[in-house]
Amino acid sequence: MAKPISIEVWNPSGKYRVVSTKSMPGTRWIRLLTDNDCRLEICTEAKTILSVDDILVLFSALKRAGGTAFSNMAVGYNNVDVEAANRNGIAVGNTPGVLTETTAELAASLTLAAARRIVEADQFMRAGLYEGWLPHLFVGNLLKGQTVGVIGAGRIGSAYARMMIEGFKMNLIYYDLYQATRLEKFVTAYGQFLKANGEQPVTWKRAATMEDVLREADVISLHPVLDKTTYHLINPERLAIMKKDAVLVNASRGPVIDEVALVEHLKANPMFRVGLDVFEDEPYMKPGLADMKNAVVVPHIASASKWTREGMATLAALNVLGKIKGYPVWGNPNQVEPFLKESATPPPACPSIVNGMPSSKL
Ligand SMILES: NC(=O)c1ccc[n+]([C@@H]2O[C@H](COP(=O)([O-])OP(=O)(O)OC[C@H]3O[C@@H](n4cnc5c(N)ncnc54)[C@H](O)[C@@H]3O)[C@@H](O)[C@H]2O)c1
Ligand SMILES: O=C(O)[C@H](O)CO
Repeated sequence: MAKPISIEVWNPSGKYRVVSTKSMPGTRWIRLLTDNDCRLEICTEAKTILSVDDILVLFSALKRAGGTAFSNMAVGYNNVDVEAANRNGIAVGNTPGVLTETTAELAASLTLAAARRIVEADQFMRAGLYEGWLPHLFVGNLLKGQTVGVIGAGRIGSAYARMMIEGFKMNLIYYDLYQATRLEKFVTAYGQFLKANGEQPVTWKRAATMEDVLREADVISLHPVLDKTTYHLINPERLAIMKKDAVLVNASRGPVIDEVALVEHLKANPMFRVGLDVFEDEPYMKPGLADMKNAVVVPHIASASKWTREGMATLAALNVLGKIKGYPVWGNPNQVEPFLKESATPPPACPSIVNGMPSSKL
Protein backbone atom coordinates (compact mmCIF):
# COMPACT_ATOMS: atom_id res chain seq x y z
CA MET A 1 0.00 0.00 0.00
CA ALA A 2 1.29 3.48 -0.86
CA LYS A 3 2.54 5.53 2.09
CA PRO A 4 -0.01 8.26 3.03
CA ILE A 5 1.13 11.77 2.11
CA SER A 6 1.49 14.22 5.00
CA ILE A 7 -0.82 17.20 4.73
CA GLU A 8 -1.72 20.25 6.77
CA VAL A 9 -5.39 21.30 6.67
CA TRP A 10 -6.65 24.86 7.03
CA ASN A 11 -10.33 25.69 7.53
CA PRO A 12 -11.45 22.03 7.52
CA SER A 13 -15.16 22.87 7.16
CA GLY A 14 -14.62 25.06 4.05
CA LYS A 15 -16.99 24.40 1.14
CA TYR A 16 -14.40 24.38 -1.68
CA ARG A 17 -11.42 22.05 -1.61
CA VAL A 18 -8.08 23.53 -2.66
CA VAL A 19 -4.91 21.43 -2.63
CA SER A 20 -1.44 22.97 -2.64
CA THR A 21 1.18 20.43 -3.65
CA LYS A 22 3.82 22.37 -1.72
CA SER A 23 4.03 24.76 1.17
CA MET A 24 4.27 28.24 -0.39
CA PRO A 25 5.87 31.36 1.16
CA GLY A 26 3.83 33.91 3.12
CA THR A 27 0.38 33.69 4.67
CA ARG A 28 -1.71 36.06 2.52
CA TRP A 29 -2.48 33.34 0.00
CA ILE A 30 -3.75 31.11 2.83
CA ARG A 31 -5.92 33.92 4.23
CA LEU A 32 -7.38 34.74 0.82
CA LEU A 33 -8.50 31.13 0.35
CA THR A 34 -9.73 30.39 3.88
CA ASP A 35 -11.62 33.74 4.10
CA ASN A 36 -13.46 32.64 0.98
CA ASP A 37 -14.83 29.37 2.29
CA CYS A 38 -12.03 27.15 0.98
CA ARG A 39 -10.72 24.10 2.79
CA LEU A 40 -7.01 24.22 2.10
CA GLU A 41 -4.85 21.10 2.11
CA ILE A 42 -1.13 21.76 1.93
CA CYS A 43 1.11 18.84 1.12
CA THR A 44 4.00 19.06 3.57
CA GLU A 45 6.21 16.32 2.12
CA ALA A 46 9.73 17.65 1.73
CA LYS A 47 9.94 16.77 -1.96
CA THR A 48 6.88 16.98 -4.17
CA ILE A 49 8.06 18.11 -7.56
CA LEU A 50 5.45 17.10 -10.12
CA SER A 51 6.55 15.86 -13.53
CA VAL A 52 4.58 16.54 -16.73
CA ASP A 53 3.10 13.03 -16.36
CA ASP A 54 2.16 13.58 -12.70
CA ILE A 55 0.28 16.72 -13.73
CA LEU A 56 -1.55 14.76 -16.45
CA VAL A 57 -2.70 12.24 -13.84
CA LEU A 58 -3.67 15.18 -11.62
CA PHE A 59 -5.91 16.61 -14.36
CA SER A 60 -7.97 13.43 -14.69
CA ALA A 61 -8.19 13.14 -10.88
CA LEU A 62 -9.28 16.78 -10.71
CA LYS A 63 -11.94 16.19 -13.34
CA ARG A 64 -13.28 13.12 -11.51
CA ALA A 65 -13.50 15.19 -8.33
CA GLY A 66 -15.38 17.98 -10.16
CA GLY A 67 -12.32 20.25 -10.04
CA THR A 68 -11.98 23.21 -12.37
CA ALA A 69 -8.61 24.86 -11.95
CA PHE A 70 -4.88 24.21 -11.69
CA SER A 71 -2.27 26.90 -11.17
CA ASN A 72 1.48 26.75 -11.50
CA MET A 73 3.39 28.88 -9.01
CA ALA A 74 5.56 30.00 -11.94
CA VAL A 75 5.24 32.07 -15.07
CA GLY A 76 6.63 29.26 -17.28
CA TYR A 77 4.16 26.45 -17.94
CA ASN A 78 6.12 24.18 -20.27
CA ASN A 79 5.59 21.50 -17.58
CA VAL A 80 1.84 21.56 -18.24
CA ASP A 81 0.06 19.80 -21.10
CA VAL A 82 -2.43 22.57 -21.84
CA GLU A 83 -4.25 20.46 -24.48
CA ALA A 84 -4.88 17.79 -21.84
CA ALA A 85 -6.10 20.47 -19.43
CA ASN A 86 -8.52 21.70 -22.13
CA ARG A 87 -9.81 18.16 -22.69
CA ASN A 88 -10.45 17.85 -18.96
CA GLY A 89 -12.07 21.28 -18.70
CA ILE A 90 -9.34 22.54 -16.39
CA ALA A 91 -8.24 26.18 -16.38
CA VAL A 92 -4.45 26.56 -16.14
CA GLY A 93 -3.06 29.53 -14.24
CA ASN A 94 0.45 30.99 -14.05
CA THR A 95 2.13 33.92 -12.26
CA PRO A 96 3.50 36.49 -14.75
CA GLY A 97 4.87 39.93 -13.97
CA VAL A 98 5.49 39.59 -10.24
CA LEU A 99 8.84 37.88 -10.89
CA THR A 100 10.03 39.91 -13.86
CA GLU A 101 12.51 42.21 -12.12
CA THR A 102 13.67 39.55 -9.63
CA THR A 103 14.49 37.11 -12.42
CA ALA A 104 16.18 39.81 -14.48
CA GLU A 105 18.26 40.80 -11.42
CA LEU A 106 19.49 37.21 -11.05
CA ALA A 107 20.38 37.07 -14.75
CA ALA A 108 22.30 40.34 -14.28
CA SER A 109 24.02 38.84 -11.20
CA LEU A 110 25.05 35.76 -13.18
CA THR A 111 26.35 38.01 -15.94
CA LEU A 112 28.55 39.94 -13.53
CA ALA A 113 29.64 36.83 -11.64
CA ALA A 114 30.69 35.13 -14.89
CA ALA A 115 32.26 38.22 -16.51
CA ARG A 116 34.28 39.13 -13.39
CA ARG A 117 34.97 35.55 -12.27
CA ILE A 118 33.48 36.16 -8.83
CA VAL A 119 32.94 32.50 -7.86
CA GLU A 120 36.41 31.38 -8.92
CA ALA A 121 37.96 34.29 -7.02
CA ASP A 122 35.85 33.58 -3.93
CA GLN A 123 36.96 29.93 -3.91
CA PHE A 124 40.60 30.97 -4.37
CA MET A 125 40.36 33.36 -1.44
CA ARG A 126 38.69 30.82 0.88
CA ALA A 127 41.31 28.22 -0.07
CA GLY A 128 43.98 30.56 1.38
CA LEU A 129 45.71 30.93 -2.01
CA TYR A 130 45.83 34.74 -2.11
CA GLU A 131 49.38 36.01 -1.69
CA GLY A 132 48.91 39.63 -2.72
CA TRP A 133 47.79 41.81 -5.63
CA LEU A 134 48.96 40.67 -9.05
CA PRO A 135 48.35 42.26 -12.45
CA HIS A 136 47.00 39.02 -13.94
CA LEU A 137 44.91 37.75 -11.05
CA PHE A 138 41.36 36.87 -12.15
CA VAL A 139 41.25 39.24 -15.07
CA GLY A 140 37.76 39.20 -16.59
CA ASN A 141 35.61 41.20 -19.03
CA LEU A 142 34.59 44.87 -18.81
CA LEU A 143 30.91 45.29 -19.70
CA LYS A 144 30.79 49.05 -20.29
CA GLY A 145 30.46 49.87 -23.96
CA GLN A 146 30.15 46.19 -24.96
CA THR A 147 27.13 44.65 -26.67
CA VAL A 148 24.47 42.76 -24.75
CA GLY A 149 22.46 40.24 -26.75
CA VAL A 150 19.00 39.20 -25.59
CA ILE A 151 17.17 36.23 -27.04
CA GLY A 152 13.51 36.46 -26.07
CA ALA A 153 12.86 40.14 -25.32
CA GLY A 154 9.58 39.64 -23.47
CA ARG A 155 8.92 40.83 -19.91
CA ILE A 156 12.10 39.38 -18.32
CA GLY A 157 14.37 39.76 -21.36
CA SER A 158 13.42 43.44 -21.67
CA ALA A 159 13.88 44.10 -17.93
CA TYR A 160 17.31 42.44 -18.09
CA ALA A 161 18.25 44.46 -21.19
CA ARG A 162 17.33 47.71 -19.44
CA MET A 163 19.44 46.79 -16.40
CA MET A 164 22.48 46.06 -18.53
CA ILE A 165 22.02 49.12 -20.75
CA GLU A 166 21.30 51.61 -18.00
CA GLY A 167 23.68 50.03 -15.50
CA PHE A 168 26.65 49.38 -17.75
CA LYS A 169 25.98 51.51 -20.82
CA MET A 170 25.94 48.46 -23.07
CA ASN A 171 24.59 48.49 -26.62
CA LEU A 172 21.70 46.13 -27.38
CA ILE A 173 21.11 43.54 -30.04
CA TYR A 174 18.04 41.36 -29.59
CA TYR A 175 16.14 38.58 -31.30
CA ASP A 176 12.45 37.90 -30.71
CA LEU A 177 9.54 36.85 -32.87
CA TYR A 178 7.94 40.20 -32.01
CA GLN A 179 9.27 43.74 -32.00
CA ALA A 180 10.12 45.00 -28.49
CA THR A 181 8.91 48.55 -29.18
CA ARG A 182 8.99 49.82 -25.59
CA LEU A 183 12.52 48.52 -25.12
CA GLU A 184 13.67 50.14 -28.36
CA LYS A 185 12.14 53.47 -27.28
CA PHE A 186 13.87 53.21 -23.91
CA VAL A 187 17.29 52.65 -25.49
CA THR A 188 16.77 55.50 -27.96
CA ALA A 189 15.78 57.90 -25.15
CA TYR A 190 18.65 56.78 -22.92
CA GLY A 191 21.07 57.15 -25.81
CA GLN A 192 19.86 60.72 -26.35
CA PHE A 193 20.24 61.45 -22.64
CA LEU A 194 23.84 60.18 -22.66
CA LYS A 195 24.65 62.16 -25.79
CA ALA A 196 23.20 65.33 -24.29
CA ASN A 197 25.55 64.78 -21.36
CA GLY A 198 28.57 64.42 -23.59
CA GLU A 199 28.76 60.62 -23.27
CA GLN A 200 28.85 57.93 -25.92
CA PRO A 201 25.18 57.09 -26.70
CA VAL A 202 23.94 53.51 -26.39
CA THR A 203 22.34 51.90 -29.45
CA TRP A 204 19.88 49.10 -30.25
CA LYS A 205 19.40 46.67 -33.09
CA ARG A 206 16.67 44.12 -33.72
CA ALA A 207 18.46 41.17 -35.31
CA ALA A 208 16.97 39.42 -38.31
CA THR A 209 18.34 36.08 -37.10
CA MET A 210 19.44 34.59 -33.82
CA GLU A 211 22.84 33.94 -35.39
CA ASP A 212 23.36 37.71 -35.76
CA VAL A 213 22.97 38.09 -32.00
CA LEU A 214 25.34 35.21 -31.27
CA ARG A 215 28.00 36.56 -33.61
CA GLU A 216 27.87 40.19 -32.45
CA ALA A 217 27.17 40.12 -28.72
CA ASP A 218 29.75 40.04 -25.94
CA VAL A 219 27.12 38.92 -23.42
CA ILE A 220 24.08 36.83 -24.40
CA SER A 221 21.18 36.20 -22.08
CA LEU A 222 18.42 33.73 -22.91
CA HIS A 223 14.84 34.62 -21.94
CA PRO A 224 12.44 32.85 -24.32
CA VAL A 225 9.65 30.47 -23.35
CA LEU A 226 10.58 26.79 -23.70
CA ASP A 227 8.74 25.17 -26.59
CA LYS A 228 9.59 23.25 -29.77
CA THR A 229 11.09 26.37 -31.35
CA THR A 230 13.50 27.04 -28.49
CA TYR A 231 14.51 23.49 -27.48
CA HIS A 232 18.34 23.26 -27.90
CA LEU A 233 18.32 26.72 -29.37
CA ILE A 234 21.96 26.88 -28.25
CA ASN A 235 23.57 23.89 -29.99
CA PRO A 236 27.15 23.08 -31.13
CA GLU A 237 26.83 25.05 -34.39
CA ARG A 238 25.55 28.13 -32.61
CA LEU A 239 28.13 27.90 -29.81
CA ALA A 240 30.79 27.82 -32.50
CA ILE A 241 29.79 31.22 -33.92
CA MET A 242 29.86 33.00 -30.57
CA LYS A 243 32.87 35.08 -29.55
CA LYS A 244 35.56 33.00 -27.83
CA ASP A 245 35.34 35.16 -24.70
CA ALA A 246 31.57 35.68 -24.70
CA VAL A 247 29.43 35.35 -21.58
CA LEU A 248 26.30 33.24 -21.95
CA VAL A 249 23.53 33.40 -19.32
CA ASN A 250 20.46 31.20 -19.00
CA ALA A 251 17.68 31.93 -16.51
CA SER A 252 14.89 30.68 -18.80
CA ARG A 253 14.67 26.89 -19.02
CA GLY A 254 17.49 24.33 -19.09
CA PRO A 255 16.61 22.58 -22.37
CA VAL A 256 17.05 25.85 -24.27
CA ILE A 257 20.75 24.90 -24.18
CA ASP A 258 22.19 21.58 -25.36
CA GLU A 259 24.08 21.15 -22.07
CA VAL A 260 26.36 18.33 -23.26
CA ALA A 261 27.52 20.56 -26.12
CA LEU A 262 27.97 23.44 -23.70
CA VAL A 263 30.28 21.39 -21.47
CA GLU A 264 32.44 20.51 -24.51
CA HIS A 265 32.50 24.18 -25.54
CA LEU A 266 33.53 25.30 -22.04
CA LYS A 267 36.35 22.74 -22.03
CA ALA A 268 37.65 23.86 -25.41
CA ASN A 269 37.25 27.60 -24.72
CA PRO A 270 38.45 28.55 -21.22
CA MET A 271 37.75 32.25 -21.84
CA PHE A 272 34.09 31.51 -22.66
CA ARG A 273 31.94 31.80 -19.52
CA VAL A 274 28.42 30.85 -18.57
CA GLY A 275 26.02 31.71 -15.77
CA LEU A 276 23.28 29.12 -15.35
CA ASP A 277 20.20 29.14 -13.16
CA VAL A 278 18.50 26.28 -15.00
CA PHE A 279 19.65 22.89 -16.30
CA GLU A 280 18.57 20.43 -18.94
CA ASP A 281 17.81 17.58 -16.49
CA GLU A 282 17.03 19.36 -13.25
CA PRO A 283 17.99 18.76 -10.53
CA TYR A 284 21.05 17.22 -12.22
CA MET A 285 23.86 18.77 -14.21
CA LYS A 286 25.30 17.05 -17.27
CA PRO A 287 28.60 15.26 -16.57
CA GLY A 288 31.56 17.60 -16.40
CA LEU A 289 29.66 20.84 -15.86
CA ALA A 290 30.34 20.95 -12.11
CA ASP A 291 34.10 20.79 -12.80
CA MET A 292 34.15 23.75 -15.15
CA LYS A 293 35.72 26.84 -13.56
CA ASN A 294 34.25 28.97 -16.33
CA ALA A 295 30.68 28.12 -15.28
CA VAL A 296 28.72 29.79 -12.51
CA VAL A 297 25.82 27.57 -11.46
CA VAL A 298 22.93 28.26 -9.09
CA PRO A 299 19.87 26.07 -8.32
CA HIS A 300 16.91 27.71 -10.13
CA ILE A 301 16.69 30.66 -7.75
CA ALA A 302 15.98 33.45 -10.24
CA SER A 303 12.61 34.35 -8.70
CA ALA A 304 13.74 33.70 -5.14
CA SER A 305 13.15 36.98 -3.32
CA LYS A 306 10.73 36.98 -0.37
CA TRP A 307 8.37 39.58 -1.87
CA THR A 308 8.32 37.82 -5.22
CA ARG A 309 7.74 34.31 -3.92
CA GLU A 310 4.93 35.55 -1.65
CA GLY A 311 3.43 37.39 -4.62
CA MET A 312 3.68 34.27 -6.79
CA ALA A 313 1.84 32.28 -4.11
CA THR A 314 -0.86 34.98 -3.99
CA LEU A 315 -1.35 35.00 -7.76
CA ALA A 316 -1.47 31.19 -7.91
CA ALA A 317 -4.09 31.09 -5.13
CA LEU A 318 -6.13 33.87 -6.75
CA ASN A 319 -6.15 32.05 -10.10
CA VAL A 320 -7.78 29.07 -8.40
CA LEU A 321 -10.08 31.16 -6.20
CA GLY A 322 -11.19 33.23 -9.20
CA LYS A 323 -12.30 30.08 -11.03
CA ILE A 324 -14.17 28.83 -7.93
CA LYS A 325 -15.95 32.19 -7.76
CA GLY A 326 -16.63 32.29 -11.50
CA TYR A 327 -14.65 35.52 -11.97
CA PRO A 328 -13.43 36.60 -15.42
CA VAL A 329 -9.79 36.47 -16.44
CA TRP A 330 -7.85 39.71 -15.76
CA GLY A 331 -7.32 41.62 -18.99
CA ASN A 332 -3.59 42.30 -18.73
CA PRO A 333 -1.20 39.68 -17.32
CA ASN A 334 1.60 42.25 -17.54
CA GLN A 335 -0.11 44.46 -14.91
CA VAL A 336 -0.82 42.29 -11.91
CA GLU A 337 0.05 44.86 -9.19
CA PRO A 338 -3.60 45.34 -8.04
CA PHE A 339 -3.57 41.70 -6.85
CA LEU A 340 -0.40 42.17 -4.84
CA LYS A 341 -1.34 45.06 -2.53
CA GLU A 342 -1.06 43.48 0.90
CA SER A 343 -3.80 45.50 2.59
CA ALA A 344 -6.30 45.77 -0.29
CA THR A 345 -9.03 43.36 -1.43
CA PRO A 346 -7.86 41.88 -4.75
CA PRO A 347 -9.88 42.61 -7.91
CA PRO A 348 -12.65 40.06 -8.69
CA ALA A 349 -10.68 38.32 -11.46
CA CYS A 350 -8.28 35.44 -12.13
CA PRO A 351 -4.88 37.19 -12.51
CA SER A 352 -3.62 34.95 -15.34
CA ILE A 353 -5.20 31.92 -17.01
CA VAL A 354 -3.25 30.66 -20.02
CA ASN A 355 -5.98 28.60 -21.66
CA GLY A 356 -8.52 31.41 -21.19
CA MET A 357 -11.46 29.07 -20.59
CA PRO A 358 -14.65 30.91 -19.79
CA SER A 359 -15.90 30.17 -16.24
CA SER A 360 -19.22 28.92 -17.62
CA LYS A 361 -17.45 26.02 -19.41
CA LEU A 362 -15.78 24.82 -16.22
N1 LIG B 1 14.75 30.71 -13.85
C1 LIG B 1 13.61 31.06 -13.30
O1 LIG B 1 13.37 30.92 -12.10
C2 LIG B 1 12.57 31.70 -14.17
C3 LIG B 1 11.75 32.69 -13.61
C4 LIG B 1 10.80 33.26 -14.43
C5 LIG B 1 10.68 32.86 -15.75
N2 LIG B 1 11.49 31.91 -16.24
C6 LIG B 1 11.38 31.52 -17.65
O2 LIG B 1 11.45 32.69 -18.45
C7 LIG B 1 10.50 32.60 -19.49
C8 LIG B 1 10.13 33.99 -19.98
O3 LIG B 1 9.31 34.66 -19.04
P1 LIG B 1 8.62 36.07 -19.41
O4 LIG B 1 7.74 36.44 -18.27
O5 LIG B 1 9.65 37.05 -19.88
O6 LIG B 1 7.74 35.63 -20.64
P2 LIG B 1 7.33 36.47 -21.94
O7 LIG B 1 6.23 35.69 -22.57
O8 LIG B 1 7.07 37.88 -21.55
O9 LIG B 1 8.64 36.45 -22.84
C9 LIG B 1 9.03 35.37 -23.61
C10 LIG B 1 9.53 35.90 -24.95
O10 LIG B 1 10.08 34.83 -25.71
C11 LIG B 1 9.79 35.10 -27.06
N3 LIG B 1 9.95 33.91 -27.88
C12 LIG B 1 9.13 32.85 -28.02
N4 LIG B 1 9.64 31.96 -28.91
C13 LIG B 1 10.81 32.48 -29.34
C14 LIG B 1 11.80 32.06 -30.26
N5 LIG B 1 11.67 30.92 -30.92
N6 LIG B 1 12.87 32.84 -30.44
C15 LIG B 1 13.01 34.00 -29.78
N7 LIG B 1 12.10 34.48 -28.90
C16 LIG B 1 11.02 33.72 -28.68
C17 LIG B 1 8.35 35.60 -27.02
O11 LIG B 1 7.99 36.27 -28.21
C18 LIG B 1 8.40 36.52 -25.80
O12 LIG B 1 8.72 37.85 -26.13
C19 LIG B 1 9.36 31.80 -18.86
O13 LIG B 1 8.57 31.14 -19.84
C20 LIG B 1 10.06 30.83 -17.97
O14 LIG B 1 10.32 29.62 -18.64
C21 LIG B 1 12.43 31.32 -15.48
O1 LIG C 1 8.81 29.99 -14.58
C1 LIG C 1 9.03 30.40 -13.44
O2 LIG C 1 8.31 31.26 -12.89
C2 LIG C 1 10.22 29.89 -12.67
O3 LIG C 1 10.82 28.81 -13.19
C3 LIG C 1 10.03 29.85 -11.20
O4 LIG C 1 10.15 31.15 -10.77
